[in-house]
Amino acid sequence: MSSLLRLKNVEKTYYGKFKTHPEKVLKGISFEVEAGEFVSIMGESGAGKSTLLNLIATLDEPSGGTITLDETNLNQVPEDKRAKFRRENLGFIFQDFDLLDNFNVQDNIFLPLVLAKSSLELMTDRLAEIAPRLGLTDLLSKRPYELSGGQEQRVAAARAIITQPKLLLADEPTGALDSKTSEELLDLLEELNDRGQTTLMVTHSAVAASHSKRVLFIRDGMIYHQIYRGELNQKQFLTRISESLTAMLDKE
Ligand SMILES: Nc1ncnc2c1ncn2[C@@H]1O[C@H](COP(=O)(O)OP(=O)(O)OP(=O)(O)O)[C@@H](O)[C@H]1O
Repeated sequence: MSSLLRLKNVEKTYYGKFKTHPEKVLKGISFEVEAGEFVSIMGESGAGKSTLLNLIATLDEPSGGTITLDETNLNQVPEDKRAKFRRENLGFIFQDFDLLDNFNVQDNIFLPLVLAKSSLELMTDRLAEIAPRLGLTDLLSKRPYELSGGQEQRVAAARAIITQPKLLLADEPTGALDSKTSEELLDLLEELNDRGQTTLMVTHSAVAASHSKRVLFIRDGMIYHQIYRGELNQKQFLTRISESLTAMLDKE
């Protein structure tokens, strides 16, 4: 079986404003994600996590190596087709929910399908399926500014999955949430994954990562270590992740 996402020797060098101080941020990252996995990427601030996610999101191009999503080499998606490629293949959840205050919840969730010129029937069918699961049924006519942070993040999650993306990308999705609301969102991500949603999440939080099935640790632009959850429950996996983080930081 071939992997959904494949990174091979991915490198990224930033050249800065005057191109005098090249900084190699990613130094040959290789890993694969199978369909149905829920993988977290952890590492210290500046380790290159967001850089890596941006490359997978086709928001930036690697300086070397290849990234393949479901047999498509991302380097070969022309720039003017990337927005369409993202819409058709990827879902995004970020720390700041990025909802449009002029639209109600329903229209915010519909947005990616409107951009994809989907029929109203398809949009309402998909919404009817996900709104109850995300606890949004009673909120559909509200505006984002009338919602709590947790509700906003659930709307953002609904908007991310309504296109049925091959890969859901989450960048610090709990960063702006209190701990109870974070737990709810992480439970939701786990539930989406249980239903088959392949998910890749960048996070600083060991608690957030403990809801995934595998954690990749990045250090100095390389994959330093990885651990699988296996049969561990979430609390046990949290302990494993914390131990791995401590071991990684002790080697400074
Ligand atoms: N557009 C850019 N131009 C130049 N340098 C950049 C750019 N984006 C990131 N960097 C540099 O690349 C390195 C890695 O940044 P990146 O944001 O990927 O790290 P990170 O692991 O996501 O950090 P954090 O956890 O703090 O978000 C940093 O040294 C940063 O200054």
